[in-house]
Parts: sequence; structure tokens; C-alpha cells
Amino acid sequence: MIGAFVGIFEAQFSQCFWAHEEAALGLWTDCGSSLQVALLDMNKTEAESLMQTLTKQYGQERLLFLHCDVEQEEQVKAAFQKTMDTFGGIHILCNNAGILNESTWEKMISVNLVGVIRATYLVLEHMNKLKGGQGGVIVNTASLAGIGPLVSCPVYTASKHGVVGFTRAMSAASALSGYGVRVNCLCPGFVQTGLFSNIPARLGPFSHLKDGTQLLVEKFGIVNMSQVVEAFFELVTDETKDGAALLVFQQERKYMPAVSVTD
Ligand SMILES: NC(=O)c1ccc[n+]([C@@H]2O[C@H](COP(=O)([O-])OP(=O)(O)OC[C@H]3O[C@@H](n4cnc5c(N)ncnc54)[C@H](O)[C@@H]3O)[C@@H](O)[C@H]2O)c1
Ligand SMILES: CCCCC[C@H](O)CC\C=C/C=C/C=C/[C@@H](O)[C@@H](O)CCCC(=O)O
Repeated sequence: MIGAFVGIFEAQFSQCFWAHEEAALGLWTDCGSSLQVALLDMNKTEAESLMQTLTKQYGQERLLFLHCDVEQEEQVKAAFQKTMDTFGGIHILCNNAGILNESTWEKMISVNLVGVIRATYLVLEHMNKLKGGQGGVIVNTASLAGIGPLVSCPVYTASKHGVVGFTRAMSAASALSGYGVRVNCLCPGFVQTGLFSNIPARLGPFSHLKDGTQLLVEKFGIVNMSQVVEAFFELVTDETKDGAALLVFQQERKYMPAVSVTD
């Protein structure tokens, strides 16, 4: 799991993650009797606090924290190899790392989109059945802004549209190639996390559009983190879901049908 500390996954991690353990373990024959988790993130401070909590609940042998910057190929490669060496396999990858700052838009593309592509290609070296892997599932955290434009965040919107498009194409490429790896994406609405704080400062040249964004927040409301984690597990455990974009609203979650140019 990448970028899973502060924010969406951190708060609900233990309650939801282990509640779905049996369903997740049932997907692969080589998983052993318990779910093991590698938490990769560049935020070591937050990691240490979460790891202490999880270790008390689930034991050190099932958890691994690895400092990893998704912008750095060698760090991602090393983190996946360490995970393989420690746990013997990788069956689920969640590409969750993401940032929002329209002033540093190249970095946002590098983390939010290029980082997802990089981690996907590197994990396939271990997951892909054609390379000796056991298959698996990849869930990329996109956003509702990956489906419809968030006017005040044009490049964030582009990065998330890219994640949705990459997910759908990678899913089809994997299926047609026989990799045995499903690829889905999560599209949550607004969630109260670090990324959602101090919004005007994050809008850069579009800070004058902050009021419109606030109206959108009031219109859509705030999604609870547990709703996002539950949606994540639906994409992991439902083997019929491949190339899916699951939208998570405050009151419901629903799938966004793929659009074809011949529709
Ligand atoms: N908060 C929302 O309203 C919302 C809604 C929809 C989607 N999302 C997406 O959810 C994901 C998680 O964001 P969040 O809201 O929890 O924000 P957050 O800032 O609380 O968490 C983001 C996590 O990603 C990590 N990260 C950032 N850059 C990284 C890098 N280069 N390498 C490795 N880790 C890195 C951070 O350390 C942090 O742990 C992001 O992809 C975000 O775009 C957020
Ligand atoms: C500034 C906060 C950024 C948070 C980014 C997160 O990824 C959450 C994005 C959440 C919602 C995005 C909604 C986008 C909606 C638009 O595409 C458009 O459909 C809105 C039209 C609404 C209306 O009818 O007025």
C-alpha cells in the first residue's frame, strides 16, 4: 500500500482493513492465514505513530513500514522488493499517495499520476502471473475530480482524470495479456484530511475561485473515511470488478460506466 498514512486510510485503517481480512485472503491460495501489510509513505513521523497503534493491535510480524517517495523509482523498487523479501508476495496494491497544490502543478502530476503509473509497473514485476507472480489487484485512489472537472483545480483534475484513464486502460491491457491482475480506481468526494485543509492556499492562481469550491463542498458534503475504506475493499474483494471507477458520495457509492468513443 502506498501513501496510506495521514488522511483517508490512516484513521479507519485498523477497523476496516482487518475486518475484510477473510475475504481478501480467500482471493489467493498463497496468502497464508493472515493479512500482512506494508505501509509505504514519505511521511515518517505520521508513520511511526500509526505503526505503534497497529503493532499493539496486530503484532509486529504482520506490519512493515518503509519510507518511500513515489517520485523516486529506486525507492519504490526497493520498497516492493523488501516487501517481497519480508512477506513473500504482494497481492494488493493501493496507490493512494497524492497531493494538491495548483502552484506546483508539475509536482502534482509527478506524484498523483506518474507515481501511480510507476508503482503499478513496478508491482507488476511481482504480481504478474507471466512473471511468476500469483496475480492480484491494484486500486488507484483517483477522485470525483477524476470524473468531472474541479474548476479551481485544473491540473489536479488532469492528474485524477489521468489516473482513471490509466486504470481503465491498464485493466484491459492486463486482462488481454493474461497478467491475472485486476486494476480499479476509487473516486471519493471531499474527505476531511490534510489534503482538504487550507484550500485557498492550494488553489494557487485559481484562489479567486475559492468561494465556488466552498459551494461545491456544501453541495456534495463530506465523505466519511470509513466509507472510502469500505469502497476500497469492495474493489479488492469483488472479483467481477476490473477497470471499475467507484464513486464515493456522502450518501451512496456507485460505479461510473466507462465511456467509449463509439457510444
Ligand atoms: N481528501 C479528499 O477530499 C480527497 C478526495 C478524493 C481523493 N483524494 C485522494 O486521496 C489520496 C490520499 O489523500 P488524503 O486526502 O488522504 O491526503 P493526505 O495529505 O492526508 O494523505 C496523502 C498521503 O500521501 C503521502 N504522500 C504524498 N506525497 C507522497 C510521495 N511523493 N510519496 C509517497 N507518499 C506521498 C503523504 O505523506 C500522505 O500520507 C490522494 O491521492 C488524494 O488525491 C482525497
Ligand atoms: C479543493 C478541495 C480539493 C479536494 C479534491 C478531492 O479529490 C475531492 C474532490 C471532490 C469533489 C469534486 C467534484 C467535482 C465536481 C465537478 O466535476 C462538477 O460535476 C460539479 C458540478 C456540480 C454542480 O452541479 O454545480
